[in-house]
Amino acid sequence: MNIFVVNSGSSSIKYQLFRWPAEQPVCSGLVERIGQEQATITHKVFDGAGAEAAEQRLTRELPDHEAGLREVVRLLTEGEGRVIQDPTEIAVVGHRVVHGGEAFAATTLITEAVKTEIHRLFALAPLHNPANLLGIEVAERLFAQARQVAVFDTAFHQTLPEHAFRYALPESLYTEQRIRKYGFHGTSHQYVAAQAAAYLNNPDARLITIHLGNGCSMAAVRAGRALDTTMGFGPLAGLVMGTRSGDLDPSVLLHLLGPLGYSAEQVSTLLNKESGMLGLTGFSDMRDVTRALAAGEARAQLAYDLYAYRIRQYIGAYAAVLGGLDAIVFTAGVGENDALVRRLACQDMDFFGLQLDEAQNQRRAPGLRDISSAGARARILVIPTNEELEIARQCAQLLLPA
Ligand SMILES: Nc1ncnc2c1ncn2[C@@H]1O[C@H](COP(=O)(O)OP(=O)(O)O)[C@@H](O)[C@H]1O
Ligand SMILES: CC(=O)OP(=O)(O)O
Ligand SMILES: [Mg+2]
Repeated sequence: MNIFVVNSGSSSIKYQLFRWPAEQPVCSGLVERIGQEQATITHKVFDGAGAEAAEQRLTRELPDHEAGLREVVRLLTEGEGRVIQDPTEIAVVGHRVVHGGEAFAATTLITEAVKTEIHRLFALAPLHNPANLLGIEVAERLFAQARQVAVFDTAFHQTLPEHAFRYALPESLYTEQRIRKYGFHGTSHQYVAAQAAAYLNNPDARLITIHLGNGCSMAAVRAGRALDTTMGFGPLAGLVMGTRSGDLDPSVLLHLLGPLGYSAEQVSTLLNKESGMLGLTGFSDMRDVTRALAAGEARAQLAYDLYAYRIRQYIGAYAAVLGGLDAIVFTAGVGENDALVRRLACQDMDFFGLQLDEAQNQRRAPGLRDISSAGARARILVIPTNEELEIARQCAQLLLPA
């Protein structure tokens, strides 16, 4: 059976095709800059052992997601990167949906009612849910015979206890408006937490998972269940991100909206798109911040320090939430690749049993890496995330009898 996974973003589409039940990746790709003058597509095909066998890079004019996914279907079915004969060979399409609210604590077959609920949640995840729904609607047309499944970023965090997910606001704002902490990147936290528990050979492990991509979040996980997480009502809270502020005193918003005369939309743009590393340094991509740091720019140093300090604060908080610590796990683009972030985040943490082996930290290797000193009480792990594989697994769990 073929399971096709779609992660549809505001201007990009990530996709991956798996053969099931072998969990074999067949191809993957990324369509970027949809709606701009020239979109780019990177399409990779894997061999039977899962190693990359071929890569195509194309530029195309792709006005919208429909055009983008049509081009992906063409790449799947035609030319040198062809992996299937016909779209009807795809049995299941799994979609990443960022906000599932309280309605979805599990992976769900997509119906009209599910789409209505995803639409209702647009206001809570304006960067993500509209693109996710668009991806679903286009996939329904292009893979008309396939079953469409939604896997929600919020689902894994539905186990948070009420004292962790509630805000200290009047009760009616929760009961009537559903204002609470939801949490995001759940698919990634769940995937790396399971890998870490297997590595530690401890199903009850107390873990802090640290997802550092464009969006960044941490989760406290015990026995495979999320106990707390840094993102909140929307994906703005917590850590410093590429373009998002993370934690902020609400008085700042009041000051922007009042004396400084910002509109609500301007505040949204500021916090979602102009803050974080971009606001601090002028660069949202960590690799650019690294270059600025190497060139001796003081604001790049400050940005690194602030970024790592926020992570350290939450390591402390979550060690308390978990009542101890067996391992912390770094994952996603920055977490997997940026040794300096890991070093700064783990500095002077011996009292938690965290001791980094700097030689291991600098070493590059695929797969899970244990970068802690041999005798340390808690492990420091680097685990590549694979949200697409986790989405495919959850689709299979939902649809295939065990
Ligand atoms: N070698 C690297 N060193 C430092 N940062 C990196 C490296 N490679 C990727 N990144 C960072 O990872 C980020 C993207 O991470 P990723 O997990 O792909 O995010 P997303 O899925 O949110 O797009 C980039 O913005 C970049 O800053
Ligand atoms: C929820 C979220 O922040 O997702 P991303 O990191 O893909 O932007
Ligand atoms: Mg991501």
